[in-house]
Amino acid sequence: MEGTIKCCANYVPLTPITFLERAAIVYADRPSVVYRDVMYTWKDTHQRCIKLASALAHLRISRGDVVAALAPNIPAMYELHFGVPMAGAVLCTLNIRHDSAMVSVLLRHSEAKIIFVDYQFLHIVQGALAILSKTVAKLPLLVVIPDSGELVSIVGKSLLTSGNFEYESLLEMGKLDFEVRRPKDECDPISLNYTSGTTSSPKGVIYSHRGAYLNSLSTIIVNEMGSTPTYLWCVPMFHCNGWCLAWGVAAQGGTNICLRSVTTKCIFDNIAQHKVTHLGGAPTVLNMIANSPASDRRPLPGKVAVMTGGSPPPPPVLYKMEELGFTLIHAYGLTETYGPGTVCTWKPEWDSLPQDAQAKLKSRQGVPHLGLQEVDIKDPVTMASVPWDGKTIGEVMFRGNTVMNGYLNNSKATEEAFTGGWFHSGDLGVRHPDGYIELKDRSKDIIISGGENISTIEVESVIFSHPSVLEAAVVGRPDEHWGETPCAFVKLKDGYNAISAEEIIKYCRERLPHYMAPRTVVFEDLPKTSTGKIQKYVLKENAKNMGSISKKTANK
Ligand SMILES: Nc1ncnc2c1ncn2[C@@H]1O[C@H](COP(=O)(O)OP(=O)(O)OP(=O)(O)O)[C@@H](O)[C@H]1O
Repeated sequence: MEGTIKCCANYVPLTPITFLERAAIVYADRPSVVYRDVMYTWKDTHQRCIKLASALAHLRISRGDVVAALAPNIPAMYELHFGVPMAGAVLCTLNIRHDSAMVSVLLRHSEAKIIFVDYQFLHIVQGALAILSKTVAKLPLLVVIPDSGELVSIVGKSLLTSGNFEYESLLEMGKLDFEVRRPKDECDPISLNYTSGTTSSPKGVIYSHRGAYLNSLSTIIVNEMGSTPTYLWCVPMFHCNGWCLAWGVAAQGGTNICLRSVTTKCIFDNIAQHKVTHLGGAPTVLNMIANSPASDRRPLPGKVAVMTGGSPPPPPVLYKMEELGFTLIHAYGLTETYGPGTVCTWKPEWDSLPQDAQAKLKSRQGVPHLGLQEVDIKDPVTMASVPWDGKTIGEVMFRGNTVMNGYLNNSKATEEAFTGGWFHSGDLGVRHPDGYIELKDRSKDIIISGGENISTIEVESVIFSHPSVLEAAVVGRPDEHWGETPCAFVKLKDGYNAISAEEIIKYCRERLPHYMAPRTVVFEDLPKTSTGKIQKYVLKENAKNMGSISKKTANK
């Protein structure tokens, strides 16, 4: 159309850096970050991040360089989310449950120039650097983050005199007049997030400034965050940049309550002490809260919105959380979609339904949030959309502005993931007549028994509804006759040890078609990833080692 121009007056690359700059003006004296007896204001946080960016530039960090971090949810981890991009660099947050071998692999793959490490994880990074030194000529520089001023007594003088740094001293080197290196193009990378490694080795997912900006704003809306929320950090910031809220809380001038580790006592104590309005957590965290001892609990000071996602939330857990007074928001996504990509948008007319029906509706994965263009359930071969009948299973696919740039140094995997112009999630689901999607399984986890597909999520949610069950996971056990049969791994609540496998099987057969009910039930602790996902590949291996059931018993 004649008269349209694109120039810097009407087109500026989107970046979450803007959120911090605005917060420093609008919310200058309000608390930004609180951790134990440390409290910063938004003015402080802005200045500290500028100094961090300046110090990184002084250390010759250039645009596009990767800066890694291995730390729990502490103030420095929050500051790195802004300081690193303000230096034009790319933040790569690593999972604190990784061992030295995995950290060395990820440091090599990401080619990180610096690694910031919390003092508690220093031995992991030192081990990783020792491994790396065998194959890499130039090791990343080490910046140690202490929890108190007494760093030297913790890490020893020699470490700090050998070219490494301590976080606060590094900040002191920074200059407040540093010119922030904003992205030249909004698609420039802002962060590098490795996937959880639930189904395969972690892949390096590249986020852009634009995607991070859009997903942060969408996540604020999804969380129903008004101005100046108080956010309790239970979601690891290393996981999808805390579902993009590491940036998002700044946009609303909120207060970040940092936690080194998550226990139910500290969740309830912090909610009461800081009048927390929002928090997030994987279903495992919700399950911990729902089953917490009465001695840990404190009355909620007001409305507390909890966003959950990361794995399927069983309806009984959602139900219990709401009974405790929390307001639940269910989101779904992958590392590749900046964390939350869809949300089970709640409709007021559902408020009058019975509680268990509400929990069932809420356990659906829902519809795209406002930053994402589309989510669909498709046949991965023909790419045709499945009918909206709540029954036909297809693969969940995404497209839009909050889908990753690609996988680092893995163009083959990127091309495969984007086949046909959609991002293929590897998750299987159905679309209900109202347009909401519901996950049935990961394609690698679905059980095929006698030619019938069995959704492990459906079976798990029935087992979960048994009053004695604390956690449950269902996998396929190889079977000579049926191909596979469902095998449940169950952790019972304290005091319910008398429950037998037969009782769980009978309970499922009364509520599910018989072919879906588990044929085997094993009682044990369930192995989990650091993001709270059950490591089904470990359970599958256990089930495989049990051998076929059909040899041993008569067929159904
Ligand atoms: N609300 C949800 N309901 C059900 N499943 C969910 C939900 N949110 C996330 N998930 C599961 O988590 C997956 C995304 O997890 P993430 O990106 O952290 O890494 P991962 O897929 O577990 O690891 P890897 O790709 O390395 O195996 C989704 O594909 C889906 O299977």
